[in-house]
Amino acid sequence: MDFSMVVIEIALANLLHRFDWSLPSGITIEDMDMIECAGVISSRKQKLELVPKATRRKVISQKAALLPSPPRLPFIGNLHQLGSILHRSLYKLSKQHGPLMLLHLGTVRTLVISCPKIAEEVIRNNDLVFATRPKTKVMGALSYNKNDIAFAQYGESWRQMKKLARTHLLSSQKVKSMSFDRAEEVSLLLEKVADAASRGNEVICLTEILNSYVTNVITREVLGSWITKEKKTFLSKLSHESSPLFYEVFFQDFFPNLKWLDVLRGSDRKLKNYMKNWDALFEEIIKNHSRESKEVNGNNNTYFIGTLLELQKDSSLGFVLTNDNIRGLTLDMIIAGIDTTFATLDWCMTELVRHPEVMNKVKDELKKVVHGEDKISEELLDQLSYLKVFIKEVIRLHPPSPLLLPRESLEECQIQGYNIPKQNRLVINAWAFGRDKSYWEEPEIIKPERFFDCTADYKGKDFYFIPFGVGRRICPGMDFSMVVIEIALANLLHRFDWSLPSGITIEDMDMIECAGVISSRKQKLELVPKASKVY
Ligand code: HEM
Repeated sequence: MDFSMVVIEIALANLLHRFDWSLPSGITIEDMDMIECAGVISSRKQKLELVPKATRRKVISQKAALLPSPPRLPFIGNLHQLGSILHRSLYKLSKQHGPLMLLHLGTVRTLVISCPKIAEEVIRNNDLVFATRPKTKVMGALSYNKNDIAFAQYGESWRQMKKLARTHLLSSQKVKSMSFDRAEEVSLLLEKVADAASRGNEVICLTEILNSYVTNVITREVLGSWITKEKKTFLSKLSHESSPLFYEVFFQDFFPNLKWLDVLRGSDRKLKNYMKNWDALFEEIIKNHSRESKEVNGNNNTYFIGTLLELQKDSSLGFVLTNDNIRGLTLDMIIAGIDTTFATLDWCMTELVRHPEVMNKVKDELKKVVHGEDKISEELLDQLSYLKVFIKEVIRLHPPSPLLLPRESLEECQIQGYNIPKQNRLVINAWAFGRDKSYWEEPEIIKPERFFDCTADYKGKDFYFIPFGVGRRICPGMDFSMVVIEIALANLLHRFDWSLPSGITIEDMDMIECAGVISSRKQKLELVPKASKVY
């Protein structure tokens, strides 16, 4: 009933809004036969022939009505113009409609920014106005009902959680304190590769090995070392499933009247089952953690979950840290941490293989810094300036979260002189910024040296380079992910020479991304490692 009413209402409203209607000349109302067809469905027998004439529309003086926007269809708006790789289709649309563009996604007004200058204006003048996240079905579930950081709406709880994460979980001191765990995981990674290298000319799926390294490091730092291999595999699978989940169409988000279709199509059930898996996992994690704290060393608070459970008992915290806060924060660290960090490492190794001259420069730098050690420690990372600019160059061209995370206006505001109403979504295409010719010379080319000539950093001050976001909502996990990436890359390049399997050339490497909020490379990276001479 509701569905058919919406279909009828939206069609009628638009047909009458856009056109004036009259009968063909010579035909009068009396000529209209009102008899029905025979059959169970009683439609009118005589076909309706009419003459449409475009209605003269009122010129609206407010600039808001003139925001550039691609033509849209009734009911679905611009939804049909979005391809599976969203940042690419938005980039293409922006080339036709401009760097500030309004899309209608069903009933949802969405502003898309594709140039750094406008992003700077928004963040400098209206960061607070756009500090909230939209209340979508998936974000609501993942946030444990607004109890996390990444998906929660702006407010006191979000502020407390973000401050807590910055001070207790992701501070540089905390990141440093976990170097031992990372060193162990890097050793395991190197052993795996060395094993294959010792067999000579063996092709390995580096994508899978990197994925398992990042999953192991992050789950270990977040949950502790008790977590079994099977649990890690399950956790990694759940984490990967979260990215395409954002692309699952929930009618409720775009057509609130059609919420019931989510139940009918099974999307509601799918999301509930997905969250049930996390719930069960968290129950076990918390149980195991308390047991391990008692049994092993009584001091298991280094890991995030331990720190959070300790803070929960701390009366001086100034607020109550609920179980849902702990679940929400832990889930954030896992799903915001694993896929982004893994995607970056995978892109880095891919670009190194595509650019042997860059790979040689990284290796040369390593030779200068390392003196006979067969493993690189974190203390040496500060001396690897070329490796660092290379990673920057890779995240410029392949930002793992190309559209950042969506935001929404808390109140009316103005952007570029246009009036933007409350509850207007905002999407920032950081992927487009990294390709903007006004900021980057030959943007499609990998040239790490460009970062020696400019001071651009990803900490949120340079709007043309914001792979970690900007403003209040900037990623708090930057330092954490960078050290995980740098230490793995430095060691993989120090210990091994890398080549493509025989018969495969650089031209065979497909650089297209997977669909989803995290943009990892779709094709798996298969390489042949060979032990290199250690200097
Ligand atoms: C290469 C790795 C990473 C990249 C490129 C990345 C990128 C991003 C981006 C683009 C955002 C959204 C910012 C915005 O809306 O303006 C974000 C948010 C966030 N990231 Fe990361 N991230 C990475 C690693 C991590 C790690 C390792 C963690 C934690 C362990 C983490 C935790 C978070 C959290 C909690 C938020 C939500 C912040 C908020 O809404 O206030 N990220 N990240």
